[in-house]
Amino acid sequence: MVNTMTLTWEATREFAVMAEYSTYGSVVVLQVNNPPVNSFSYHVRQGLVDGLEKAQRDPAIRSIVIMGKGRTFPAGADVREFGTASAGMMPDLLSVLAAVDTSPKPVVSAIHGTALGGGFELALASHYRLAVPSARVGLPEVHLGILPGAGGTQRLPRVVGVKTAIQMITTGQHIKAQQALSLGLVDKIVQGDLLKEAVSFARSIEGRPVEDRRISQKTVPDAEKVGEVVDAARKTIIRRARGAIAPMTCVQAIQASVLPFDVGMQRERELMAFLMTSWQAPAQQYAFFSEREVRRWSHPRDKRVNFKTAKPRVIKSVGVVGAGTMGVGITISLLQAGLKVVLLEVNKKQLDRGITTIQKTLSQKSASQRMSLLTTTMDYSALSDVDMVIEAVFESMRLKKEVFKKLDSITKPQAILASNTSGLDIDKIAAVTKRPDKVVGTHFFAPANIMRLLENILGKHTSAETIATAMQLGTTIGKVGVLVGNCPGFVGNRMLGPYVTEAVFLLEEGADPQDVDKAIEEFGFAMGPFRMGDLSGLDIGWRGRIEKGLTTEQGPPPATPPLYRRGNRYCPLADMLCMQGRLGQKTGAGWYRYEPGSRAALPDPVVQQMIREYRQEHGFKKRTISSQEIVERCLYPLINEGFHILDEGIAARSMDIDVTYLFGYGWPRHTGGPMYYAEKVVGLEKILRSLESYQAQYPDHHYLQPSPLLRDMVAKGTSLAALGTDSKL
Ligand SMILES: CCC/C=C/C(=O)SCCNC(=O)CCNC(=O)[C@H](O)C(C)(C)COP(=O)([O-])OP(=O)([O-])OC[C@H]1O[C@@H](n2cnc3c(N)ncnc32)[C@H](O)[C@@H]1OP(=O)([O-])[O-]
Repeated sequence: MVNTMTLTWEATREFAVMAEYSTYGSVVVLQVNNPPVNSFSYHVRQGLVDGLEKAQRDPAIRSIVIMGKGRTFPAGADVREFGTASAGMMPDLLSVLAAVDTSPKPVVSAIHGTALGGGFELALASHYRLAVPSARVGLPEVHLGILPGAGGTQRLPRVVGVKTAIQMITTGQHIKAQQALSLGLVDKIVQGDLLKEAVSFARSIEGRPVEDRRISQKTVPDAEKVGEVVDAARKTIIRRARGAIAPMTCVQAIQASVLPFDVGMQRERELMAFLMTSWQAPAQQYAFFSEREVRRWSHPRDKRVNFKTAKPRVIKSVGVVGAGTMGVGITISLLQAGLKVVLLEVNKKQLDRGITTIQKTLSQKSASQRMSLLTTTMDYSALSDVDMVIEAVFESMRLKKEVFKKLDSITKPQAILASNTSGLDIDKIAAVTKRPDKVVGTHFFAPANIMRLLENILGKHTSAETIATAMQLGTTIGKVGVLVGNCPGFVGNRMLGPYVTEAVFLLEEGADPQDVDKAIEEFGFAMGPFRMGDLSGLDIGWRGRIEKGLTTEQGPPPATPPLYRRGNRYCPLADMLCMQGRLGQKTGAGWYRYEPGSRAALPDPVVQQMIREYRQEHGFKKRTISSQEIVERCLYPLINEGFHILDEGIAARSMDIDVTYLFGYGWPRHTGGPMYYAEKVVGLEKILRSLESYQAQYPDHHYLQPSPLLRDMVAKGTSLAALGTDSKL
């Protein structure tokens, strides 16, 4: 415990302010006051310990209530403190919780908002727990690459059993008050004023012994089945974790809960230290803060394009053009957020299909209310009064231009016109309108009602107000919005180009699609490039290549060398599949084959034969390619493209790229994102040297040519954070 004699008056006052002490007769209420989420920074911990000691000393006090001021009960440790000197300053969270657990006077935690991580661990160390109906509790530390290290892995199983504890801790799920009550995690749900109710409850239990209320003194209800439960959980958890070490380490700590409490706590401490010092914990914490930091956007193009000064327009109604997969997903997202939507589709059959999907997807409970916000139409004039339109038609510049011309003439002059393009030039689209300042790219990811990323594209003339509106709309509909500049493929798909290209080159050299997918999935992606291609439809890329003149529906353009296009190495294997009608899952065959009604990708001898013949025809000698080479050859060119993107100012910060990949492309979160991984896990110098070495072997693979920015950063020892603007990380 800290020596209070050494404290200055200022510091003492601060402790008191962060854990306010008030008395209500025989009850002391300690209110944590550390906005925004009342996390346990050093001053809060000290304030709580001081408050508890003061309450113990006062004979007039017979019970103690702990609660949060403002919006929530403490939402956990202060993650920004991790790795800093204050994190290690005593009292640590464990001593705060020990003081609560061993208090001879009953301690009641009164929960509102979200009691998470250390916050929920504090509640579990208390003798009683009350919650308002809207409260949620949980131990989400696994998402930060750590475990609930303040006794959570020991106390939770003593209440709910090992099986449920594993489920809750390894998924980090938040559970609602009612479910917490039925699991025995909360003693009572209180309606009305929480402070009043908590004080009255505390009075009602005064004088009762606290010994049998201490969770630490209980035994785990399903202790005799622990081996069985852990074995059953192990397989699923390892598969789901895809390389993240925290989930299985959480299980190991929970397993120790069947031992005496102190022994289990010791095991929890050791495993926590292991995770805290791993490279994955900082990567996941970076991912957590980056997700929030991208809300503070700006762009080097124009200093007015900045979250601090740009004000969004109010959007109450949105038109969506196109009831295909994307248009329908976007409509669902908008309706779920309570916005009015006018969905336009010129094809009646497609419109009916879209309406059915929307009805099916909206949850039963709110479906009719949400559906009442939807108007469907085949007539453009129905869009005359909406505040914004999101066009989601087929990815063709000619078609998009036609649609934008119509929209420009029909919608009110102040309406914002957004294109859900995955890579077309937003300036060319804007140029057909008389309001290029109100044209913006809003690139959603399929399925649009589920995927969290929204890549917002700033065109040459897009105004700060328009971009602020697109970013705000993203927040309203629960997306993680990232602001990027205009270039072919923007950030996400532009970086995907080198990745997919290099993956196909690996087939020429000897790998099978399943070898490449396996290596990438072992790295942590949910799906390798070939399974992903089959899922999204191989025709999307093929149409794009045809539009760019790289291939034709019949094969290479006339007078083109088979393995080169516009002077660059080119592999036509994907085009060859499309020409055979193998477009992926939707046609039952692509890089893999699929049994009717199944999504399981089965290696296909037909594809293997096609690749073998191709190698023979073009004189490629098959060799064995290691998983390491596959990962490096696919991911380093993708990362390299990220450096080009930063160099050109297409992304303002490396974290914008990381967030794009984490939320739109399934990049494994425990590695922090491509740019973080490059710098903090692999090291920029190593990335550069590997690219150089691969480039020496494959001089005509132009994506392997290291970016000048990467070279420069390695030469000067510059860090990625130093390139960013407005970054707190
Ligand atoms: C031995 C130790 C064992 C214990 C370990 C732990 O407890 S580990 C912790 C276990 N707990 C968790 O993992 C809970 C993590 N937090 C959450 O899940 C959510 O923040 C929320 C549900 C509490 C509120 O959601 P919401 O959408 O209403 O709000 P929002 O998400 O936008 O956040 C508002 C602001 O607060 C910031 N901030 C938030 N939490 C922390 C923190 N712990 N720390 C520091 N800062 C934090 C956040 O960055 C943002 O700052 P900005 O950008 O405005 O400068």
